[in-house]
Amino acid sequence: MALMLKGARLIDPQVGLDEVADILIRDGVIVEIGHDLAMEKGVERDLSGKVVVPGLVDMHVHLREPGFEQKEDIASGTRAAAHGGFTAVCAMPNTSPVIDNALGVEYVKARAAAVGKCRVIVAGACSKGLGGDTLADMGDMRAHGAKAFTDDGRGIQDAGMMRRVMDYAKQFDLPVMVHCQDDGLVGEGQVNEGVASTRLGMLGWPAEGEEIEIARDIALCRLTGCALHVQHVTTARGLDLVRAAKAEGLPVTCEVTPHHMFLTEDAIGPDYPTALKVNPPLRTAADAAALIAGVADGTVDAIVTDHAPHTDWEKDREFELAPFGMTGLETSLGLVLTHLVREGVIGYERMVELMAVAPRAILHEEPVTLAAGSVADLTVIDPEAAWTVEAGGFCSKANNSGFVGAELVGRATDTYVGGYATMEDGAIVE
Ligand SMILES: NC(=O)N[C@@H](CC(=O)O)C(=O)O
Ligand SMILES: [Zn+2]
Ligand SMILES: [Zn+2]
Repeated sequence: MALMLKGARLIDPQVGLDEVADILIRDGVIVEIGHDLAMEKGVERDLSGKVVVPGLVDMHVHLREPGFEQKEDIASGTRAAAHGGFTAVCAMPNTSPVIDNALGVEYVKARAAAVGKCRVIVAGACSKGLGGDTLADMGDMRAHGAKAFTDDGRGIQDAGMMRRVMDYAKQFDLPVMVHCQDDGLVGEGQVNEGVASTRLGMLGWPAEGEEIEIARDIALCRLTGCALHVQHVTTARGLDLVRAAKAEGLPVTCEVTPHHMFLTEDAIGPDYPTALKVNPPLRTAADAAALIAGVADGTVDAIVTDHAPHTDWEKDREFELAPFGMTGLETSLGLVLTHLVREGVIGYERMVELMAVAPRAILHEEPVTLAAGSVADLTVIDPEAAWTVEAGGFCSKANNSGFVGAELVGRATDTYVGGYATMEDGAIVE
């Protein structure tokens, strides 16, 4: 089947492309990019006024299946991903059971193949049951297609254990992705320690609880040579540690989330909004500004959502009892376009690097380029679409977004995975 996408502005820094042109796709592969292309027969779509980029990848997503399908499942989570403009996500292993063996990896792959609306890249756990003490079946999981290892949701407390995880992952040439949290410092911390914890009268989650593990894991990266990816960096000093590690030439990468860039601890008011309870917590305005600066200067490799869906009834509780996490798949691109691209903090090229190129590179996925021969995973963006984030407007099962009510400009309208539309004109293709 042939598909022609006509007249969009095509942007791909990997091939130095930024111009209005047509894309001809056949059998899921881009066969030609050029001007006034014609085809014998097939489907033609007029995309004038739109922007087309290599398909976006969110490398930090909780799809919750198996085990927590009341929050989300692979069908709803991948629909949310497509709706948000993503053609692939990396699924975190903190499900029930934990994805810590080959069977779990195969389960997620099989469900994604059966009901998924985007590609699902599987991350396996580092430790059995996320217990932090016994290695998971890392080699077996790699043999079955796991692309990274992480105990996301928890920090690995023991440095010797972390070293063994990295020694193993290094042998398999896969990255270890770390959720940096020192339990002794963080304990039952609810919000950023400092002004917020004092004002709200809640236990603090100190910046140092994150930074100490970032520093430790960078040291272990130096010791083992294993690729280290620091998940959801939230503090200025944490990002400085990554900056220094990169300057030293260590194989360290990192990610930030829209909520840690565009929300701060100041947003948590006396009504104790549980949607804003996230791990790590929302930090200070200075921290958020440092993350944005890191996005602009290249220190940050990837923007991810850490999409962490929960049910209404789980979140409609006292702040201390509500679970950590907010959704993100359906607001991420709009937030980045509104607050970073339109504001001139970054250009589209950098956005593509952060949301498509780097995530694939870190996970050793084949690059997707706007060039003949590349697989046709594409995201189509309407840069002028003005919209308001509404709780009822999500494909996700969950409503725990911290951005409900936000007025945004720009969103994805269409997504193609292997040349097939997964979303067209804003509606999921069933
Ligand atoms: N980020 C969160 O607040 N929650 C995540 C776990 C995690 O990413 O650490 C979850 O699984 O709910
Ligand atoms: Zn985490
Ligand atoms: Zn997470």
